[in-house]
Amino acid sequence: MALVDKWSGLWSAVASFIFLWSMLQKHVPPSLILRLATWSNKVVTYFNPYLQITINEYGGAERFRRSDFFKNVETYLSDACARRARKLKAELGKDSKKLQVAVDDHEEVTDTFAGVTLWWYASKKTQKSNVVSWYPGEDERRYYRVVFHRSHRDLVVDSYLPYVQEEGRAITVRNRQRRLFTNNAGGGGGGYRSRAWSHVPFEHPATFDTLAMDPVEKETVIDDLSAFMEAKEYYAKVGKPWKRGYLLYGPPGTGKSTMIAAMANFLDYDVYDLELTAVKNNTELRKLFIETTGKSIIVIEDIDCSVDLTGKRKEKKKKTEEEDDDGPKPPMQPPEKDDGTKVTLSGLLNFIDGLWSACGGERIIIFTTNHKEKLDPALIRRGRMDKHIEMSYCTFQSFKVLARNYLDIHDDDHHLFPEIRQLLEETDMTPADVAENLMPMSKKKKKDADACLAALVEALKKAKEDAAAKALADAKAKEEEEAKAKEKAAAEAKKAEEAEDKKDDQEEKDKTSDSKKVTSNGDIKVLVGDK
Ligand SMILES: Nc1ncnc2c1ncn2[C@@H]1O[C@H](COP(=O)(O)OP(=O)(O)OP(=O)(O)O)[C@@H](O)[C@H]1O
Ligand SMILES: [Mg+2]
Repeated sequence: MALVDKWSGLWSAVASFIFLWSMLQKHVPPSLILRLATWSNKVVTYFNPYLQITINEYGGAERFRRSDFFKNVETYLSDACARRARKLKAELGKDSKKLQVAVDDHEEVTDTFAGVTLWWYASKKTQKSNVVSWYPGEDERRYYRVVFHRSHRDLVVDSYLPYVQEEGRAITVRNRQRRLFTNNAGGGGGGYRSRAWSHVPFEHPATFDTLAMDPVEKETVIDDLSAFMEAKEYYAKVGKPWKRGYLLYGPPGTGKSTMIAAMANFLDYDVYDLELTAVKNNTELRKLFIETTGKSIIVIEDIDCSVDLTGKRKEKKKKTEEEDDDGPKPPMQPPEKDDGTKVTLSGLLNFIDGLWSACGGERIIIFTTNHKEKLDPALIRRGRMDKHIEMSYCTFQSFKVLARNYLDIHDDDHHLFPEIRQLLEETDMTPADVAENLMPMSKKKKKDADACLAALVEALKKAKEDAAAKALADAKAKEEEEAKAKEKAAAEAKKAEEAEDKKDDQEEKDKTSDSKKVTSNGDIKVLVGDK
């Protein structure tokens, strides 16, 4: 690096001069030589108008972990300045989708910020350690050094370095491989370094383009998500934690899970799939929430099957004989009491609210259910679940999206479309079932498309017939039930009448027997009234 070389060259020239001079003047005492060297250093520093800041790879609070600042500087320089460097190195990052090209050691790159030029320099120093390392290069500590004019000190410290940090972080997020997390049974408790979540790469292909739903509703969801993403300042201004809750409800196979994947792909967020039945208690739940990171979607699927509305967890384990319906039952728990062994509804509510208040960074939480009506209103009230989205049976609009995805049909004038529209209006079929019928079985697309649509028409007709037959059977069953109920009511009424008659007869008999008293001499005396 030109500047550093220039000043360090000058310093070493002065130092060499003093050294030579002291060698020549052997009688000069060492203390004086040391003092002269210090002075010369001070003189050089005084006249040197440049300052430098070093960012070490290891150090700071966590000595055995690579510094986040170092990683962000590295990423920033790779992205912003590497093109100007002549010596580069390429490596495949651990969680990265693409090759990372970084500035090589001992290479200088320049950067400009607010019209000011800065020089970056990458290098490494070797640790002097008595411990023999097992890993090659482990005793080498790399660092980045930025050199700038001292008049720009405040600009660099207060604005430039925070900017580098932010940019580096943003680039890392853009380049990272997104992940799908699932909670480990037992909260990963136990061994040291055990994690509450384990993860795999998130590679679901669903997008809003491929999601079949009402186009207006879809647009509303996309707008809502975009507004949320850009609303950092707004949330801060109104004093609300930067979070949003969605409730997705509808019958099985209508695309709730697909919608979550589309949302994650749209937002570029990680997904935390929380299996509530594997969580032991409220404390473990809190730990799980705290270990989630920003820019993430936390999903609890089938929320109605996970938490009882009384606040009690549904038992997953098999009931024993004694616990069966006819057998003795365990004493009832007070609904909202946290006895430390269960996740309760109030625990869930508290930790959701607590999480939002405590953790920074945007987060989305999504509940899915097949039965919205079964959920406690407290769980889905606005503020917790801000937006309720119904995923419905396949409409003609949704079908067109599926036809485009599966069969590459982009126009609406296929001769089977009117019939399909009519049938979809008359019968309920989930997008999952429609999609199943649209899977082409060969590569001859055109011919297959016709065959698939014809198969769909048949399936819809069958579904319609089945539904009609079911409705008929239901109606018949209802009629029979009503007739039975009527019969039962009539029989009960008859029974009651007979009982009434019997009672009257008995009363009559009693009256007659009361009015006849046998006298002491054997005569029967008839008594009228009380007298
Ligand atoms: N709206 C949709 N758009 C596109 N594909 C869909 C849609 N709904 C369902 N599918 C297809 O059907 C499959 C099952 O759908 P998905 O798992 O999203 O349903 P779900 O509503 O989550 O069901 P469940 O309530 O049983 O969890 C998906 O893999 C997808 O291929
Ligand atoms: Mg699902």
